[in-house]
Amino acid sequence: MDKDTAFLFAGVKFDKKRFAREFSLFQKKESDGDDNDQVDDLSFLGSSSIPEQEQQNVVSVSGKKRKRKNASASSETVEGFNVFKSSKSKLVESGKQNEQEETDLFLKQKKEQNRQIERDAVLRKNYKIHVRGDNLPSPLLNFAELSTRYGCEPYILHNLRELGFKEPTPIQRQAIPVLLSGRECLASAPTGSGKTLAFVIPMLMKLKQASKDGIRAVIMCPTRELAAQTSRECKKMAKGNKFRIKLMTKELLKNADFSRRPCDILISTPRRLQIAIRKKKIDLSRVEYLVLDESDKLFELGLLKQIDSVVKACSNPSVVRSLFSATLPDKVEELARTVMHDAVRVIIGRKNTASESIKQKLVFTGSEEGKLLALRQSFAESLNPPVLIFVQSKKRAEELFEELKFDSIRADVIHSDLPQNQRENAVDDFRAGKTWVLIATDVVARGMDFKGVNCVINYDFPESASTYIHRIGRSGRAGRPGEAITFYTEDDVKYLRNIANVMTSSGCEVPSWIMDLSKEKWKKYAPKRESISTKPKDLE
Ligand SMILES: Nc1ncnc2c1ncn2[C@@H]1O[C@H](COP(=O)(O)OP(=O)(O)OP(=O)(O)O)[C@@H](O)[C@H]1O
Repeated sequence: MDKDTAFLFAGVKFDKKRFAREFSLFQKKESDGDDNDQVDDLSFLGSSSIPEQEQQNVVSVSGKKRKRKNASASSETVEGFNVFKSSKSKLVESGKQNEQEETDLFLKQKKEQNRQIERDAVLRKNYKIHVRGDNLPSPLLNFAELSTRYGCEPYILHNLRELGFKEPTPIQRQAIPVLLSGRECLASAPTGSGKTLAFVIPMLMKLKQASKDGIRAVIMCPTRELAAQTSRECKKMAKGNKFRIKLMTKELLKNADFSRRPCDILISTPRRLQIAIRKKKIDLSRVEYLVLDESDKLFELGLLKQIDSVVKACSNPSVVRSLFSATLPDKVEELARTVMHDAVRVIIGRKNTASESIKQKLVFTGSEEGKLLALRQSFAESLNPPVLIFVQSKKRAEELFEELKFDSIRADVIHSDLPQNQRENAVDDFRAGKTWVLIATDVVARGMDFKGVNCVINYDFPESASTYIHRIGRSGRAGRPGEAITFYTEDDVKYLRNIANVMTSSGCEVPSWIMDLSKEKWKKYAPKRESISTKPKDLE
């Protein structure tokens, strides 16, 4: 009996005397041996090292074999017609031959399937791909398999070549086949590891061609900056196809009549999408593909209602939904599973850790004043632009900007109170290298792909471990080296251990006294801090 279900039968006892007749029949049936079939079929596995879900694939194959056996048993009931004896024996001969051929073919297929399972396991091990789910598709060996296995249009491979992407990243190797097989997916991989293309490529392949059927794919991002960046990445990958890819801007939201404006793929923040749904400006009932990028952020309390209304509006029963993030708390996973159907879970490396290509450092500055001194000293001695500096509030971002403005450092500032065009310019100038130092709030902590950021400075201690992981993940992207420096004061010491844990799990060394500190429960930490400004108060 199956070990997992054995408990269901615990305590059940048959009255063998009372049911002697039935019991003897039951015993006879048992000794007929048909049930051993499944066990025999599994015996070829030999080793218990093959993962559980992969064994399940094999069990379904053995199920087929059993059907075949039953079929041949029933054909034997024609025996006894002597008149046809000679032709019958020929028939039996050829029948036996067919049966043998079928068995050989079956064994060959089974062997090949088993080899594939072994190859998949090796590939997953090499790329630290951890999967959970039934009937999992094999990871990609290379991008060429998009064509050989899935028949993708040539423009996709052409665009990948143009972008200089030779090999799929680990998350792309596994998440792309999962989504192409029509399965929902919960995916987590380190910052800067190519998650965007892991959901964009299968989306383009699934939609195939532009159509006038209305919106067929929606990507939700927590910030406007990230939505704009994702829309650009989509367009780059879709070059050569006529997809209409739209970013939900303020203007579009105001004027849009999507029934007249053809749109295949819509990228938006949840808030704008929710407004458009409420005002009946869009119809999402034909959406086949829904992505929640930075999903743990989207599942935070403030955004949950907006997400809920979008998920409900995507009412097509065959919609494929996926969640992507570098951090995936257990609670978010649990919540997501309540709405997703049979989702496959794909985790690269260890869950909730920082990218291993970032050198992380903690610097004690004593007080708030000490931070400014430490920053100026770093600029004078070693800091190599571009540098991204995170502070905990809009006010502090402006204060630090005022301080650095006079230091002949090409600095700029970004936060959510600035007008949209100023936010866009700040991002563009930083990307183009016109600005060396960008001072920011957490509005650009997630998802933003500033390729060459050499160093991230946490001027103010982050509010949570996941914020830390996302902030420092703005450097060290796509395998490049990066650096992260976190300033801390006396006040922050109580939460130091939480950061130290992230550091050690991504391979950085931490002084032992920090590891001896107790771990504090930590959420939304943003203490009141002394002003950064050094200007005398009466001059402000
Ligand atoms: N197969 C690939 N080979 C090389 N570079 C790639 C590949 N796929 C994506 N990239 C590049 O890697 C960088 C990071 O990708 P992306 O922004 O998708 O990361 P991410 O995993 O979403 O990060 P984050 O968690 O910070 O949002 C981008 O510059 C992207 O162009």
